[in-house]
Amino acid sequence: MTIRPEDVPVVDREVTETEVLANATAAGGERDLRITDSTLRDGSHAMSHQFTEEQVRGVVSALDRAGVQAIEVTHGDGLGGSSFNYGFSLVDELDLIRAAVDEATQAKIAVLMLPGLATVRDLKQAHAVGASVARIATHCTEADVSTQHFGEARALGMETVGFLMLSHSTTPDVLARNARTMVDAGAECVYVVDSAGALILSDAQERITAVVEEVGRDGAQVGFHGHQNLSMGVANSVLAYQNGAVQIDGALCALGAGAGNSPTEVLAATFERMGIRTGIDLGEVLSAAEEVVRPFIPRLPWMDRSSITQGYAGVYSSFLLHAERAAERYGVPAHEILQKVGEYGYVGGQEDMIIDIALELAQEKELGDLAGSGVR
Ligand SMILES: CC[C@H](O)CC(=O)C(=O)O
Ligand SMILES: [Mn+2]
Repeated sequence: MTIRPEDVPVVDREVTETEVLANATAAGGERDLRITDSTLRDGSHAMSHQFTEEQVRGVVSALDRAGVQAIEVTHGDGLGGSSFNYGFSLVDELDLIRAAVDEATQAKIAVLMLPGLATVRDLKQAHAVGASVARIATHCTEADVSTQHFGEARALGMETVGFLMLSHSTTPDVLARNARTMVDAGAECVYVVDSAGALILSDAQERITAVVEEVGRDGAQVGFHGHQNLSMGVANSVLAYQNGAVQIDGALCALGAGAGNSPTEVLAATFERMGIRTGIDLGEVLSAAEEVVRPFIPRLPWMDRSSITQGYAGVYSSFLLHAERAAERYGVPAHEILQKVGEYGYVGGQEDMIIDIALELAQEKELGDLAGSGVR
């Protein structure tokens, strides 16, 4: 069955002043909001970076047909992420980006980069094969490391988006200051990124409001990227929009790190129900999720003990599979590792510390077992 926009009853509600402002700044004009799909980037974490070129072509073609206007394709940890520490990609990401560009007829292909992990050279190579949106990510209090990269991306003529990761871990004020740094460096949009899926409603709302107030008056856009660890991705995305965000991320079937991302198809349905235009054909995006992505997912992202712990303890979602592997190897529970990661406050790039924690827990267990057996 194909659901057409005209078949869906629109809920009658008053449009707020913020929404009117947001709509005025939304790129494009015929929609109120741009959804960027990150199945082929954040989903890479959940796929242990094993995307094939055929899968990338299938997903891009389906999203493009559905009217999704920005599609992110990169290793889960961004350009240059394929490595011993983060996990090797099955297929070179430049080949995947090239394939995505080849399939897209209207959608822009976006890439993510973390300065330090990737270099300007990586960005230039991605641009050379057709990527046109540079999403530059830093820890939420360290935006200053991205200034050169925004300049280089603008010089290449790319659209620029800043990504303030682990946004729950700082105050709205500090977040706004870091957004300001990114905009001054050349970011056209700054995202509040709930990497841990730890923001609960008003937490997301306050951060979006602070960033909109800081950078909105310069005409910069604000975005929101949610994770489902506490099941708040979609609700936070709605609140983000209502408070001025005009770019929202999702992933088909929630395919992403931790309990996954806000599902693109649920975002599309929800915003359409609210009468907010995303330019996405609901029937097509539902098919993309159900018929294209679902069949190749080895394990659907889900809110289980480990991923809920990530949301609860404020842990980077992409640590999930690293923690599960360490748990298996050292015989300790993954959720206990993640709880400790939260206590120690590790950030992206500190994946190797997961092993340290697993060893610490294994040692504690061994000492406990010895004490239990009466051996001193
Ligand atoms: C390693 C980058 C990270 O996965 C970016 C992201 O999607 C997030 O912080 O949520
Ligand atoms: Mn993410």
